[in-house]
Amino acid sequence: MVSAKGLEGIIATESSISSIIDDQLTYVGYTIDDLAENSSFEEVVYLLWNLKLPTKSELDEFKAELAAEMELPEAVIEHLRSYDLSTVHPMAALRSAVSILGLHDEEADVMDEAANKRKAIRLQAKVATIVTAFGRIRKGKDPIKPKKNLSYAANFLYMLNGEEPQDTEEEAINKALILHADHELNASTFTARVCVATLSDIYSGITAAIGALKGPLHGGANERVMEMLTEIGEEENAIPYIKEKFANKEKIMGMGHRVYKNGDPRAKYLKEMSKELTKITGQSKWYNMSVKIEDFIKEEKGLPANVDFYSASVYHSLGIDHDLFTPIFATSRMAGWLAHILEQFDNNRLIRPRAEYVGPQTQQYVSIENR
Ligand SMILES: CC(=O)SCCNC(=O)CCNC(=O)[C@H](O)C(C)(C)COP(=O)(O)OP(=O)(O)OC[C@H]1O[C@@H](n2cnc3c(N)ncnc32)[C@H](O)[C@@H]1OP(=O)(O)O
Ligand SMILES: O=C([O-])CC(=O)C(=O)O
Repeated sequence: MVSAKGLEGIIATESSISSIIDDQLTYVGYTIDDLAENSSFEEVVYLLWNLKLPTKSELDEFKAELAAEMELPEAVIEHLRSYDLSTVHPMAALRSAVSILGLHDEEADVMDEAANKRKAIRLQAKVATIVTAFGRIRKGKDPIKPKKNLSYAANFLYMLNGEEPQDTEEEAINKALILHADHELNASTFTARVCVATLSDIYSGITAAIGALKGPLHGGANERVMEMLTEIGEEENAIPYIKEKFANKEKIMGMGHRVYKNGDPRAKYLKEMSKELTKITGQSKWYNMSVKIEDFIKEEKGLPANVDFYSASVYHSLGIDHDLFTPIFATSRMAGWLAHILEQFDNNRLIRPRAEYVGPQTQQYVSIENR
């Protein structure tokens, strides 16, 4: 038996959704560069689920389907209100809310392809509403209903802040959503596939995936990056701070990647946005500090910044609460999780690897009185 810690380098499935080849990321063969520069998040979701770009009328219809499903059942809002709002992390709230959403979907356990696509639309539409509703409720504000004429990105900011975003803000969120939408067999997507490969339902697969994304070695890193930048405080403290982390053998959040060893192709876009947005807000120090850290770690350890590194200062510049950074990632990655779940159902086989047993051999059972 072959054993690879963390399943590094193991090909666990075939997929037609996204690929990472020679540090280039593509969605269905379209480079992330083309998509980030030219596309909309809704178009990318359509692409990931249908493996083709939509025509104008297909895209309009898809947008209308999403817009029609954005509102939440009252029971989910009531549930969000029932948490201990001072301690619950928004990723935990999202994980629970998605699970509750399944209880209010009559088709939750209907497994045919058409029903699964309808559930995918509901989940993608409602995730933005859950994240923003929770973001408001915990501040004592009422959730805001989405507007049908706004894009997905604009609606996200509108439902969060109660006012329609500026073009630069909408563009930044749209691009961030595109860049995070799918990433081959990352840990949360793998989790989703493992879950539904038992022929469990989509809500279970997504709930499991949210749990996996929450961890700081995966999507949870973006919040930790901002925590680190805040702790550093000023540019001149950055290098001494990182040196101390190295001395204590601590990892630097937002740095390193299991697959990309020469650089994450998504990071440059977030870096550009961070430069632009921090300048607009008069807080270039977050960008400058991030560049210092990135350069130092590249030099010292050969580790590149990953997608989570510059997204922290981007979201901070947009005035978003730091613990909502990972829920934004989840809002985007919902598209990839759902694409992979649909693909898994399409050609399913139970996912069940083996473990190499390294425990004690041939022990004699001793009765409890004699132990
Ligand atoms: C969207 C995403 O999920 S992107 C990743 C987000 N996660 C983070 O940013 C957390 C910080 N980064 C990390 O923990 C890692 O780089 C991971 C989890 C992303 C990838 O990890 P792996 O491929 O398992 O690499 P692993 O953790 O084994 O590290 C290999 C070596 O590089 C070092 N290393 C890797 N990342 C870092 C880091 N961020 N800071 C310091 N050292 C690091 C490890 O300490 C290890 O060194 P060693 O061989 O001397 O023990
Ligand atoms: O692929 C990974 O391991 C992590 C990652 O970058 C992502 O999920 O976007």
